Amino acid sequence: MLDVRGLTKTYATGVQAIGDLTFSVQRGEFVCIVGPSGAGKTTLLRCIGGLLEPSGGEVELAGKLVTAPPADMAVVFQEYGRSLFPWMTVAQNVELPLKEKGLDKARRRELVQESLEAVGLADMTGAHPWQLSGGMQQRVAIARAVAYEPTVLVMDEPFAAVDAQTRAELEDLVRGLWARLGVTVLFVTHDIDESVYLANRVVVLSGRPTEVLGTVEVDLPAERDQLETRSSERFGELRHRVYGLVQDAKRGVRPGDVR
Ligand SMILES: Nc1ncnc2c1ncn2[C@@H]1O[C@H](COP(=O)(O)OP(=O)(O)OP(=O)(O)O)[C@@H](O)[C@H]1O
Repeated sequence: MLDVRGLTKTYATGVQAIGDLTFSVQRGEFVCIVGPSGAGKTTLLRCIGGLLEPSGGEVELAGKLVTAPPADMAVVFQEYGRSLFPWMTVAQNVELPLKEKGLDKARRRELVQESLEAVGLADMTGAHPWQLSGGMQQRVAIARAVAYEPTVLVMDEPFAAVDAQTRAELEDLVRGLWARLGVTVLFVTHDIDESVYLANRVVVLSGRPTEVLGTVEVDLPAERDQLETRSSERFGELRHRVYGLVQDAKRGVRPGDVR
């Protein structure tokens, strides 16, 4: 579904953010990307989202080269406060990209209703974003992405700014939506536990210039539970492996180095 091949990105300032990055995401997979701060994760997502031109290599989505924001991709950013239009209601915010997509009014209404129900905000359609808590605003951003019916959902640290309880709820919400809709998810996070809890596969990035340092297959049961899953022995083992790789990345270990 998503192929990143030999991607490199050097900014005009001379900072080489992405070294030589290659990985694929299969249709319907839930892949988490973790890596040290400043590794180039946001740069990578901008290249994948067609918002930034790579210096070398390519990104392919469903067999098509990405050169501009792809129509079948939706992105949810960390900063929900800045991603919603304050003068529009919740329903209008969710509806906006559907208008851009050219859907008729009846279908737009249906999708807005369904997606807001799915995130538990069906009774907030007429509210404005500033009347909602941070977690609720992020739910609106998720509803907007889901209503768009993307084939790939890209999320850049979407829960970094919400409290722990809300974060756990949103994690379950996103996993539930993924399971139900069969969408392909690429999710960037700083949080090692979150990456193991959510993903089928965790890709650990090296420090700058970023390359793939290692991949951990998450063979936990599909049905996950905040208490049961996180306290299972296997969760602990997987967490340990991802943690080890992230520590290596921080110490400057490169993909070719022997651990
Ligand atoms: N527009 C830009 N111009 C020049 N350098 C940039 C630009 N954007 C990012 N960088 C640099 O590229 C490197 C990678 O930044 P990026 O934001 O992609 O990392 P990140 O892994 O997302 O970081 P974090 O985990 O802290 O959010 C950093 O050294 C950053 O300073």
